[in-house]
Amino acid sequence: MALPDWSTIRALEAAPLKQLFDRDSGRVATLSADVAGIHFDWSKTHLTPQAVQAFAALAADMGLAAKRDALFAGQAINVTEGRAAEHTAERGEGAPESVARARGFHSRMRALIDAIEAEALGPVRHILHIGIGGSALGPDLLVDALGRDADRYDVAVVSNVDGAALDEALDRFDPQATLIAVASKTFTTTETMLNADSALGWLEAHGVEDPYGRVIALTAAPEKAIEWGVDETRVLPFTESVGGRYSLWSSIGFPAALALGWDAFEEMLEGAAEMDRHFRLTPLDKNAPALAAFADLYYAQARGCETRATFAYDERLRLLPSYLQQLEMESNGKRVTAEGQPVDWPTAPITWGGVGTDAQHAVFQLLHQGTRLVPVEFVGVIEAGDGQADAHHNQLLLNMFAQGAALMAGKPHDDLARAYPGDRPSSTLLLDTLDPRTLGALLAFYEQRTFVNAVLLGINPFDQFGVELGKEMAKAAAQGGGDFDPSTTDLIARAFG
Ligand SMILES: O=P(O)(O)OC[C@H]1O[C@H](O)[C@H](O)[C@@H](O)[C@@H]1O
Repeated sequence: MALPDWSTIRALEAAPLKQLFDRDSGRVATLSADVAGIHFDWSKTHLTPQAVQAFAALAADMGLAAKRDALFAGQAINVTEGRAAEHTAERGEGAPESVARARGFHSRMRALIDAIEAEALGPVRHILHIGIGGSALGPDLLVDALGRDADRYDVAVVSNVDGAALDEALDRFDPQATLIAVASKTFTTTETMLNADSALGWLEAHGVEDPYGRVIALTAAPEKAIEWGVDETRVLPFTESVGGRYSLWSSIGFPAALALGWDAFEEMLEGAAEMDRHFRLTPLDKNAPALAAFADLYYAQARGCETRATFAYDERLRLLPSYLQQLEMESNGKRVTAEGQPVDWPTAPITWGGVGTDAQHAVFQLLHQGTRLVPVEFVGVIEAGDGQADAHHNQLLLNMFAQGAALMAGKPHDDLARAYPGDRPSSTLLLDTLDPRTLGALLAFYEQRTFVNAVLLGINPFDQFGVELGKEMAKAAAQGGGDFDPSTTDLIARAFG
């Protein structure tokens, strides 16, 4: 398989942003795209039409078109695990048999949601969603972003094995009106199973008759859920070829589908499908996931940037940075190619970020004046979602725009401590409104951007072997074994005697 040749990318002319704007009056139009209610603007990055061309050539060398086809066709592109990555089939874009299977699972989920709404499982006001990683971050984001005005159900997502996380949810929930959704692709994850056991114990301790009757399982391992005690009729399966961090479109999205309503869940799938079609059919120089990945790779490979930051200028999207951390770092934080050869180019940068305007008063100092170059991404929404005076949303958006402008413009000063170097890049994603469709499209955009990055980096974004060793060692320690170094042995002894 071809290895990426970065020489053309690294040799690209690195003209300052201001010069790029002066040279080309059409720059904003050239380096922007509008898809599914989202405006993307990369004009304040150092991408140029020449750079885009160079990346398109690299994409051709790395077989992006064929790999994209293979992704949508349900071929086994997760080569290290010998399986497909079929999250797009969940939203109707994939191999016909996979789409049909996903529809079947969705119908099952819908039927159970109808039954819950009809109180067939007894009165339900609280949903305790227990899962971790991909089985928590996506659903948590969806409910937090779109469920603020939804008064159908009160949802808590508990992931951490720290009992304080479970305490917090249980303290405010009524055991007689709580439904527990245990979300785990494998149904073996230690944290999730311990939290699920404790939550069941809580139901029991509060006199709930038939606690297992209040449990729904969301999993790709239905037999394990049944073995654990969930009745088959309340197991909502999804397919093994949907990866954990790509699974919010499957039954893992259950709390969102329940809290927001089925129509909203379907609109979210449709928004994602719209982005998928855009990704599949649009030439690379107008293709949003591809252009975003080109900018990512330019900064990582040609400018030595080790991190990339996303700031959501919308409180409803405050969980977006954590969701992106798993999506991008677990997918592309790899050190070998898909064929297992060591790479000698940097792979995924560190994804970090926060919420605007808060972050301006905390971390933006480094972005404006630090020695490290950090490509920044701003995400904002034109239509306000709050109940306060317009001044709030206006301030929010104007601050976002001002930060992007300031990073680029800089400001000279005789006193260097007060000078801003400028020429610092940012991209902006501006949603018309935040609704299920635009959020679905936004998340699919991030998935596909991660995929393009992976293909051009020559790596497999769909495995995550790197998370296993720590789990194994924790398990060994819990069993009183494990061959630990002196420091770790000392720490274990201090904590457990
Ligand atoms: O859904 P589960 O099987 O419980 O897995 C939950 C999470 O744990 C693993 O360690 C992986 O790092 C994640 O990719 C996964 O989403």
